[in-house]
Amino acid sequence: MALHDRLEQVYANVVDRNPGETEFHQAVREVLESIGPAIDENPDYANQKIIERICEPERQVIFRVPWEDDNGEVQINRGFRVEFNSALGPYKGGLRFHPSVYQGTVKFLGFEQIFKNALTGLPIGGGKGGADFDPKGRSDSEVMRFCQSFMTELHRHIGEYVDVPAGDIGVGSREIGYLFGQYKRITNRYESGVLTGKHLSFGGARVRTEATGYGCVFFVQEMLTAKGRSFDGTQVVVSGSGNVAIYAMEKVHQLGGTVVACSDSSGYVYDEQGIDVQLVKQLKEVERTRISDYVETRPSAKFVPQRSVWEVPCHVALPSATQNELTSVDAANLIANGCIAVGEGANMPTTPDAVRMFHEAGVAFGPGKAANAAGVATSALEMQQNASRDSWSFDFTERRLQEIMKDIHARCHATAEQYGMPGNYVAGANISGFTNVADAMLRLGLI
Ligand SMILES: NC(=O)C1=CN([C@@H]2O[C@H](COP(=O)(O)OP(=O)(O)OC[C@H]3O[C@@H](n4cnc5c(N)ncnc54)[C@H](O)[C@@H]3O)[C@@H](O)[C@H]2O)C=CC1
Ligand SMILES: O=C(O)CCC(=O)C(=O)O
Repeated sequence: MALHDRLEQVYANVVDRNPGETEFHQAVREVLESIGPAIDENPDYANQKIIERICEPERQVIFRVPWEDDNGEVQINRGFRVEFNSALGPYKGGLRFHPSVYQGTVKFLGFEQIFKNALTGLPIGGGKGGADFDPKGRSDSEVMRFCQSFMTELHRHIGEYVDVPAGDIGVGSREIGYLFGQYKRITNRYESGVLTGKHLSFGGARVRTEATGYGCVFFVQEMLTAKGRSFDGTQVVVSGSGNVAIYAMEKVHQLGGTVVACSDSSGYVYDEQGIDVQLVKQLKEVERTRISDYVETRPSAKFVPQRSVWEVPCHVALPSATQNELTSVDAANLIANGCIAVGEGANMPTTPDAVRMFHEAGVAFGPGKAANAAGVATSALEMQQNASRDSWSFDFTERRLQEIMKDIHARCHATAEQYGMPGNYVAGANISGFTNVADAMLRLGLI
């Protein structure tokens, strides 16, 4: 069968076997559309059905999470962990707590994670998990009881050499603390390397909090350098105002750019003088409030409810909130407004149509599995520190992170060129990540 037909058949099977999981289908299609030239080059990938095997998770768990709210009422949520691929190392990937989470969410995120983790060059496999729990408006005690119940089941499936979860949307340092506390209590083991994103006081790594946002900006800096440009004097727009968005904004300002807008699910703030990142940290990390409150402290800024932040003109766009948040309409706006580079801080925030438009318009486009890989890479550095009972300085860790991001950029860039698609970081990232995992799978035999 011709290669194109075979890949179409693989995709049709994935859709058939995973009905309704549209984000997972989208993530698979994007990878299948890129890897043809690599499969052409190595017939063993097809003969050994590596592609079919990569699309099927090694293991998936779905579980009940019962907990009691502050009114004494019993609440029931659904928990998930998908252990997608362990060819390169223990499953590694975050946990998302958001009401929209279902099997298709964790499957798409886990699938992306396989290739992202491979791109880091570090020994980590791919996995992801979460729950349809909404932490918004919940007290600390409720979040703690939820995390304890979630871990009461999850602990059976994870371990330093098995599966190492971390944070994602709705899961930050507070949640990781409660999860680690319950793991330690149930297992009676101080197994630091079982979770990453821990607070510094109990085995966390410096720079993990900042890593994803900083790393995304380092990746875009490399793309700009390749175009003979820099962040100096650029106007930047960031979506979201959570962990990734906050530290992306901080690094842009350190590199001489100005972030003029950021958002949350209620709308966006525009601040001509540059977003006050300390204020966003206070609102989002401490007070856990809405971004609209920003204008109470900065009356010169403007809050625009329920509109897309991508209507704000910028040179660089950093989508850092959630999947499929940047559509073809947004891409048309950004291109018309002179955007030259897009770096995905979030996972799959750009729709396939929008990605195509950026490519056609010559906008440098850094896909999430490359541009936001610094989070998981720094998690792997946290695992290294835990294993050797060590603790590195901020500067040393940030330097390592920057080297990793430069290396990922160089590999994506070179791979795209090698396969005749210069400047196409999507193809570069997919081919490079895929071949790393596929080569390991071939050597491991039929497992
Ligand atoms: N935290 C990490 O280390 C990593 C996170 N990511 C990805 O980055 C993205 C953001 O994650 P975090 O910052 O960790 O989560 P977070 O929970 O700290 O922040 C999420 C932010 O996105 C906003 N948001 C959610 N839906 C939105 C919508 N429809 N429109 C506008 N804003 C919306 C929320 O209001 C919040 O400000 C996700 O796609 C996640 O998978 C990727 C790699 C690592
Ligand atoms: O640090 C980690 O293990 C998780 C990071 C993550 O979930 C991601 O890269 O999307």
